[in-house]
Amino acid sequence: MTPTSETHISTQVPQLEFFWKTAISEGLPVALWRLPKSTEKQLLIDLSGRTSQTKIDLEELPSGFAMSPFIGESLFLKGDLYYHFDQDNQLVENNIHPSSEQAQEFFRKVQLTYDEQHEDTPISSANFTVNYTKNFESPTESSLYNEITYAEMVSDAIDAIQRGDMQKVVLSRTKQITLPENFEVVEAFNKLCVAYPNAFVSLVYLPQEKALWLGATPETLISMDKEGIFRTMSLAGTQSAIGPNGEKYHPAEIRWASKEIEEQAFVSRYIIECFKKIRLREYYEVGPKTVQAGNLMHLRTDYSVNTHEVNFPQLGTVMIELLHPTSAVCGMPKEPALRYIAENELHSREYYSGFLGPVNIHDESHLFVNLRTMKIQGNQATLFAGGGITEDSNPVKEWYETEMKSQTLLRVIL
Ligand SMILES: C=C(O[C@@H]1C=C(C(=O)O)C=C[C@H]1O)C(=O)O
Repeated sequence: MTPTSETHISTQVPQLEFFWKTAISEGLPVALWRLPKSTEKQLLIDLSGRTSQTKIDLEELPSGFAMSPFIGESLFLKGDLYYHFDQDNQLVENNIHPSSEQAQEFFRKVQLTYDEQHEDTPISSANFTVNYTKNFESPTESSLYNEITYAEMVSDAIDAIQRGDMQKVVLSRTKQITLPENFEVVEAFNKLCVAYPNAFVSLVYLPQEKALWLGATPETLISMDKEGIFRTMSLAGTQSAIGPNGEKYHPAEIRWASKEIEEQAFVSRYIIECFKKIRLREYYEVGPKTVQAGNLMHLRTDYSVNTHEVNFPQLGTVMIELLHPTSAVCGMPKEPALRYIAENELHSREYYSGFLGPVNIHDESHLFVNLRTMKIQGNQATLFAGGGITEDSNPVKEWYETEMKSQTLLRVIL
């Protein structure tokens, strides 16, 4: 299918960035993503101009994109317009309502954007950023955390664990940076797609919040494919994938200490507890094995269920409710860990460690934990990173772990 045959607008095929820029300049909510191990880039636009809050019910919702905070109601971007692009950013498919009037009108606007740029009257990127930069007040604090204050926070958490308040808590921090003048967000997205073929790479624009969220996460919360296979994973434990002299390690070379093995086992146990709550016994479990996520290595166990075999088509929806937030981003047991996070972190997590991803697109839903992520407002970016704290954590090492996690994005996009 080509856009030309569907829309009869032009023989030229505009590229991804023109669709993106047109939607942004119209002030519309947009989600752009690339699934792990795929080359397709998918773009979805909600023409209502607003995102609505809703429960992520895979049985009920139309095609769209879910964006859920760590705590609170999920947002849902309706897939009024949907396009997919190849790895060279060329339009391949325009297939939810390709012939609707709105789709045709939007395509004409994209064409205009494209033509203007190609008539030597380039529309500068500043024009496109105006919608999400205006009315934005720059954050005043330069940095909420440093090595010393974060290490103290971790020490306090270790004390709380030793007192028996909980077994594990995931603490996180922010890192504030000013983006370079020539920073282009779609280019950054494209770079992340190339650098991290196994990650879920996403870029979401929320006009109500005048914010963009850009990320490359290694962690699936739940996925339901068109064959009815449900998947989730237990991901935890972190080490650098790069040696002291810049050499790249192979996953098979990595050795894990008992601290990381235990930390990841908490997450696996948590997932199995969720299965038990719904009396689901027929699940497949593979792992734990070492997996690479860009500059890092993690321990991962994969779980899958054939929902046809167990006659449980709503498993995806039920598991979103049960799993989120998992022990990989919150802690064990969940309630005291949640309380500890609320009382001790100095920032609001917002969408970091929430979940996001496409819902009911081509009969599939893929939701990921929002990690290795940053919020962009104007020329300010806030990176979010955390790590699981157990009795055996080393406070200074935990700080470096959050630095390495921030580098997953920074080393590629800057
Ligand atoms: C919390 C994050 O990552 C999670 C925590 C990990 C850990 O504690 O080792 C590893 C992978 C993720 O499940 C993050 O990236 O911010």
